[in-house]
Amino acid sequence: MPSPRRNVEGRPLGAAASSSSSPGSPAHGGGGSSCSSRFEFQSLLSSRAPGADATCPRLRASESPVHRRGSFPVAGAGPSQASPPQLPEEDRMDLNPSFLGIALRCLLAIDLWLSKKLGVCAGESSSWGSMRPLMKLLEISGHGIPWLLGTLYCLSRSNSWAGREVLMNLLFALLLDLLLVALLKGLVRRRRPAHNQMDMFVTLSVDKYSFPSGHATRAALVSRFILNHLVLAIPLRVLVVLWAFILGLSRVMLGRHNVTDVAFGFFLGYLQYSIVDYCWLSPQNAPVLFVLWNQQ
Ligand SMILES: CC(C)=CCC/C(C)=C/COP(=O)(O)O
Repeated sequence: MPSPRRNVEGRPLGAAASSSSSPGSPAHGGGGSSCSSRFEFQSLLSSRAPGADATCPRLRASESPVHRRGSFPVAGAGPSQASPPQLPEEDRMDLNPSFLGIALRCLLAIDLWLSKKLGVCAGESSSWGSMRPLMKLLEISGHGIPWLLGTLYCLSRSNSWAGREVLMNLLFALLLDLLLVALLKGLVRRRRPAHNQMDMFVTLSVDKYSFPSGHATRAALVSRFILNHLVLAIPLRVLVVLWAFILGLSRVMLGRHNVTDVAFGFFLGYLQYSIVDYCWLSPQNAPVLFVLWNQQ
């Protein structure tokens, strides 16, 4: 009597096997819990082929290896005769976790864990709650409004062309920063950490989102700008860098952001300065701006 055809796991194939292949049956991978845990594992770790079904896709009869381009030894091959099973390419892909996916999930898990640990000033009752007023003062020092108003005020008082040129570019940098951060926040829509209290001074509607940190972008942008365009003694230069770093850290300590929001914010702010430097506005390439301002 011919032995029944078997699948890669040595289980019988055909009508009898498929009729018993309800979710949870052995034909689905040795029991419901094994099947569902495998599915959860796969959905966690792998990006599956488009169109794949959400129910133990690799073991469905219509997709079983015997139905694919001769990828599996078939007729009369009992378990004893079968050569070691060769999984078709697609199935191997299915079992193969995406390492980028795993790396990202690990990074996110570490990010959330670390951000929660560092959020020591998130509330008055937090372990460093008494430092909260100081952190909020730092928050104001990196807020968009004082920087915009301060730049406009200095621009109105400046009576040298060189000063006006630098301030005009600082204004351009601050506006570019606001625009890019708002765009990214609106696109990514990452919620602020659960332990954050939304008690910030003047916010835009996108500021309910946390990625990237607007304070971190501004801190990196402004400090790079100052270091490149103001002649400062070394201690003051160190102070500028320290301010940017502490401002970024304070965002996580206040519970406003996760660490990755701030890290990416620093990176973006650094990049924004390069854009501003590249598009540097001067009376030569943007005469209209300078003439208009002079007429004010
Ligand atoms: C209203 C204006 C002109 C700027 C808003 C500045 C602001 C509140 C940014 C949010 O910063 P985080 O993303 O670091 O929380």
